[in-house]
Amino acid sequence: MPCKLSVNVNAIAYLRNRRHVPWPSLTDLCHVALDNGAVGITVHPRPDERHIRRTDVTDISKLLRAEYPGAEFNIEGYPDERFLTLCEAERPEQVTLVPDDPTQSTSDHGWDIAANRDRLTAVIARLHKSGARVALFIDPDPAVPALAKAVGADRVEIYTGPYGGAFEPAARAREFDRVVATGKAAEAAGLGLNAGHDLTRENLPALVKALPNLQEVSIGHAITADALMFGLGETVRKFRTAIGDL
Ligand SMILES: CC(=O)[C@@H](O)[C@H](O)COP(=O)(O)O
Ligand SMILES: NCC(=O)COP(=O)(O)O
Repeated sequence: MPCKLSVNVNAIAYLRNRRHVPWPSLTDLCHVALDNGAVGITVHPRPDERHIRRTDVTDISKLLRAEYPGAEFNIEGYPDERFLTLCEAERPEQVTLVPDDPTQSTSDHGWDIAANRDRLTAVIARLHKSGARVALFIDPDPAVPALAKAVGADRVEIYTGPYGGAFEPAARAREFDRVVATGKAAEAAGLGLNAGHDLTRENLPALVKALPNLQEVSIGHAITADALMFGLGETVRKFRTAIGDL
């Protein structure tokens, strides 16, 4: 199975929220992404609703159910009670749990699973009851997938920020090796594999080649940047080419 692309629309919501107007329309742009072969849509609602609003989650969920029954809705976030009840109401195919503090500007680390073992075990069991597949956002560290398996996760999403942000060749190679070793450890632990954060058309092909078990990448920032140049439809096709899905 080739790796699949989930389009994260956080950055589009940021742009819309600059004004009290409803454009750019998230649902219209979700249509464009899905019509151009994205496997699904990712949102990361944060407590301050700085980009994705709870109403966006409902609107996108309705769109997917009504018009794209095979598509995957992936909701990312910190599992507080509000987040969990939102997921239970919208029933996404996948929930990605991220250890964010509300004051963080963006996600910058994965779970300390040992320190959160009981809580993660309970939250994952609860989300499974609502029918969601659960992925844990983890640091690129090959010791972590076995811990994720032990708390009941179905997949891990490797945090690729350090790889995406490494431009000096030796640093890039070191971060690449950590991601690949972690992806292999996920396979050995019997877990599915996702990756995300600062992935681009430039840094994706090597990763996809080294990790044949990589099932999904969720990408927002670079897709939004490229969409300003090429339009969203063409950009989605370019990213699908970069991951070998087109
Ligand atoms: C979980 C993750 O990797 C993030 O990339 C996140 O979805 C991005 O969040 P922001 O769009 O708020 O920076
Ligand atoms: N899970 C990562 C994600 O959804 C998007 O991250 P980015 O491409 O905006 O850095």
